[in-house]
Amino acid sequence: MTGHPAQGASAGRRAAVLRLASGTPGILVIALAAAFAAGALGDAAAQRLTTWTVYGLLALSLVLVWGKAGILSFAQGALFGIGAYAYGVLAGNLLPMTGESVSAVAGAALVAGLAAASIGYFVFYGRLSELPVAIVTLAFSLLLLTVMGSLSDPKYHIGSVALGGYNGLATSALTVPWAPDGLPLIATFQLVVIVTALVAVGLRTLMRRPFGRVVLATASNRERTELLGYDPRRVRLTAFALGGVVAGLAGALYAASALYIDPSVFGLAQSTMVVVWVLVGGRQSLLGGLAGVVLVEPLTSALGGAGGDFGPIVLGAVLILVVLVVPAGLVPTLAGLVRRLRARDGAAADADTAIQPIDGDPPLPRDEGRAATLSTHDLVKRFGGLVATDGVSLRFEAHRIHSIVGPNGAGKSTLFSLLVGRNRPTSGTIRLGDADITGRPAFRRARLGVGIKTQVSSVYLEATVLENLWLAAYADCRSVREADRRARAMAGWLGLAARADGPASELAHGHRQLLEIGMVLAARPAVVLLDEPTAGMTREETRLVAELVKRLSSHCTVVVVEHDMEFIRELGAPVTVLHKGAVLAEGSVDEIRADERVLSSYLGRTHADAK
Ligand SMILES: Nc1ncnc2c1ncn2[C@@H]1O[C@H](COP(=O)(O)OP(=O)(O)OP(=O)(O)O)[C@@H](O)[C@H]1O
Repeated sequence: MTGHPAQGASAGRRAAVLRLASGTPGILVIALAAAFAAGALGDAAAQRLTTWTVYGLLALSLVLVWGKAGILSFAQGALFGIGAYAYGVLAGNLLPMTGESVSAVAGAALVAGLAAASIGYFVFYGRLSELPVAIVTLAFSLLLLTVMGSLSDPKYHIGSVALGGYNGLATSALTVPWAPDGLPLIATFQLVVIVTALVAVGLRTLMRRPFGRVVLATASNRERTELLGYDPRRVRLTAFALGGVVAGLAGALYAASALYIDPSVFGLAQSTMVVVWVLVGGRQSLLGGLAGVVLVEPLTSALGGAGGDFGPIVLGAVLILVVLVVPAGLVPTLAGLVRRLRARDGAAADADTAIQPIDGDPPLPRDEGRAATLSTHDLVKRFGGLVATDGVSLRFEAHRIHSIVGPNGAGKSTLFSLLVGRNRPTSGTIRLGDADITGRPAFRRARLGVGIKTQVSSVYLEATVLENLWLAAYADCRSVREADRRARAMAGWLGLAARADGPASELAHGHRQLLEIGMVLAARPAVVLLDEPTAGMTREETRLVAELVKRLSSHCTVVVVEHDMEFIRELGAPVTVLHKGAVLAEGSVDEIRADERVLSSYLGRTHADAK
C-alpha cells in the first residue's frame, strides 16, 4: 500500500533530515556547536562537562568491544586508567623537552592499546579462552588496583615521575606549542568534544567497512563466521585492542583535564560504571554509549558519586529497571519505535514463502581447478568412552556427489564436524587433494575450500539476506565490489531477490536453508558438505533442493547427509551407510537397499519385507 504522494515527499524529507542529523556531518556539526557554546561556561561547569565527555569516549570503547564485537569486558575502566597513568608518565618526562603533551596523549592511547592486545592475546588465543572474558577482565582490573595502590614508595618511579601508590599522581595539563603553560579548561573541553566526535565518526565508518561487518558477524554467530573462513580470534583481538586505544585515549584526556589520577580508576566502581552507561544508553549504538553517560552521570554526581552512600542503591535500581523494561537500552529502543512507525507507512508487499524452481548453474566462476577430492584414513573420534567415529576411511572424488546415510547417532554429523575442523579427531588423517588438513583449524580449511551447511541452520539472523551472502563471498574474494556482485547474483539465483534486503530472521524455513546453501556456495567452495539440507521441507521443496544439489557438482565436490531416502534416490549418487560410527556398507541406492545388514540395522526391515 502506498500513501499520498505529498505525504511520501514529506516523509522522504523527514527521513533525509534525520539521516543528515544522525550522519557524519550531523555529528560533527553538533559537536562543534557544543564546543563553541562552551565559551560561555564557567570553569567548574567546563571541568564537569569535560569529565562527562571523556566518559562518553570511554563508553564508546565499550560499545565497540561489547555492543559490536560481543565481548563483555570489565577492563575498559582499567584501560582508561592505564591511558591516564601512561599520559602522566609520558607527559611528565617529555613535556620539559618537547613543550607539548599531545604526543603523550597519543602515546598513552597506544600503551593502552598494547595492554589490551596483550590481555586479548591470552583471552582469545591462550588458555584463558576457556574462562568468561568478563571474569578475566575484572580480575585484570582488580590486580592493577592492588599493584598500583602499593607503589607509594618514591623508589617506584618512571623517569622523573613517581607513581605515588594510593596517593595518586599529579599530571600535566594538555599543552600545545602555542599554549606552553597548558590549555585553559574551556579550550580543553572544546578539544575533548571534537576528539570524541571524531572517534564516534571514525568508529561509525569502520563498522560499515568490511572489518566492521566481520566484527558484527563474529558477535552474531562466531561458528558460522569461522566456517566461512574468517579467524574469529583475530577479529576479536583486533576489536578489543582498538577498544583499548579508545579507552586509553579517554584516560589520557581525563588525566590532562583533571590534572590528577589515582588507582581508584582500576576499582570495581569504575569498571562497573562503564557497563552501566552502555547498558542504559544501548550497547549496540555509539550514540547509546554517549547518551548513557549523559543520562547516568548527572544522577550519579547528584547522589555523591558511584562510591557514595546512595549512589550504588539508586544506580542498581535504575539498572534493573532498564534491563527489565528496555533490555536493548534507551537509544536502540527509541530508534526501533521510529523504524516501526515508518514501516507502517509503507509496508512491503508480501513475497512468496515457498522455494521456487532454480534455473541454471550457480553464479560462480566455473571450475578454476578448485573442486578437490576429500578423503579420510582410519578416522577415529572418541567422546570419553563413546566412539562416535570408528576407523572411517572414505574418499569423496572431485566433481562427484556422495551421500551418507545412517540411523540417528550413527556419527554422520560427527564425521562432518571432523571434516570441517569443528572437532579434532582422536586419530586418523583427513586430506583435501594432496594436502593433509587434519590439524588445520576450521577457518583455514574454509579458506582452502571446505564449506558446510550445518544440520541446524546457521545464518546471521539480524543481517539481511544480502549481507549474509556478502559476508560469505567476501571471505573468499576480499573485494567489496566482487562480494556485492556475487551476493546479488546468488540471491537472484536462489529466488531470494524479493527478500534480499530483509533480515534473515524473517525468512521461512525453506528459504533459510537455501540461504545457508547459497552462503556456502558464495565462498566458492572446493567441497560442499550438506548436513540434512531438506529437513523440515515439503516433498516439492525437497525435489527442488535435489535439483539444486545436482547442479553443484560442475563446480565442486558434494557430500550430503540425509535421512530422506527418496531424496537420496533422486540424487542418484553413491551411498555410504554409517552405523555406530563405522562404515557399514557402500554402493548405489539399490545395492544398499538390498544389503541385509543395512536393512536390519538402518532401514529397519527384514530382507523378506524388502521383497
Ligand atoms: N560433543 C559431543 N560430546 C559427546 N558425545 C557426542 C558429541 N557429539 C556427538 N556425540 C555422540 O556421538 C554419537 C554420534 O552423534 P552424531 O550427532 O554424529 O550422529 P548422527 O548420525 O549425526 O545423528 P543424527 O542423525 O541424529 O543427527 C552420538 O551418540 C552422540 O550422542
